[in-house]
Amino acid sequence: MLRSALNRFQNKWKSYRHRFVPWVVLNLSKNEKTLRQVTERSKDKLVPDEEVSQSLLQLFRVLPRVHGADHWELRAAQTPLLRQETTEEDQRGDDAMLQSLGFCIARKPSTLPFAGTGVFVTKGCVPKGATVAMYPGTVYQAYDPILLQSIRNPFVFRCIDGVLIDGNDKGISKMVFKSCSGRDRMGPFMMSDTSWLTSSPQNPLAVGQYVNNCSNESPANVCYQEFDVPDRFPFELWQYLPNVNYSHDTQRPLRCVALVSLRDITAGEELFSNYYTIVH
Ligand SMILES: C[S@@+](CC[C@H](N)C(=O)[O-])C[C@H]1O[C@@H](n2cnc3c(N)ncnc32)[C@H](O)[C@@H]1O
Repeated sequence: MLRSALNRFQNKWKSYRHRFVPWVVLNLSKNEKTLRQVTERSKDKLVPDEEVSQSLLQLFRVLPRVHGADHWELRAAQTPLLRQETTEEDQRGDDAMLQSLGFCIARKPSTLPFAGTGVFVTKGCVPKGATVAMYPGTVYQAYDPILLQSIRNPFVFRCIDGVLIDGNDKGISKMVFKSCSGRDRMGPFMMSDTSWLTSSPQNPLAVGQYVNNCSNESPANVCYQEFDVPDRFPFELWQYLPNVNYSHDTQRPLRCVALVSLRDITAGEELFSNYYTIVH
């Protein structure tokens, strides 16, 4: 009897894909109602990839153009007086998001006790099935070495197929992202956006790494959806993608992760995801 109970537990455990490693041990009271259930090949995406792609294109086409991410980082590091201008640029990013997607999101202290920063809808309304945010960071294939960067790092996101995305905007993770992004530059063209590492991301969706886990009182209103950037994605808009491959010679398309709304979400609400997914 003990054996069959153990077997049952083992099977259930194997079907969980934890998104963030520390939560496997520390938070076993998952909100079952909003657990995402997928097949290994992730065929049952909440929305088709094409819709995610279209939303990103809609936003990227109206984002204010800047000359390289270095410019953006310089702005973010400026003195408070000069930061006034950055605020105006932030405002333009907000306007672009509101105009193209119909809502704005921003980071603010979470409504949950001891949960640090969270992400909120600050203006407009998010309809069900919309791309609400992106999970930025360095993309590691299952065979890439990530040990050093993952130690005590709560921002390492695990995709369904074992690909990892390090969305930490500090320390060694930040250095790795900047170095990979500089490496993959095509002449004057950036192939990724490093401004998510600052407090004023050029692509305002790139704050998904700050979305907190749901609780029984606050069920998930967004879920993660893997999105591989298609070859036909316009070359000049890659500069807004907040992801870069760790390995220069990765043969697969660039992996991004979108956060997609599970229901309509109104201004003032905090975004919550479920840090677990069941894979059948
Ligand atoms: C991916 S980060 C999310 C951003 C984080 N809130 C921050 O300010 O850095 C994951 C970490 O957020 C915290 N967190 C997420 N959901 C939480 C919750 N429901 N309650 C308490 N802490 C939470 C935990 O410390 C977790 O390791």
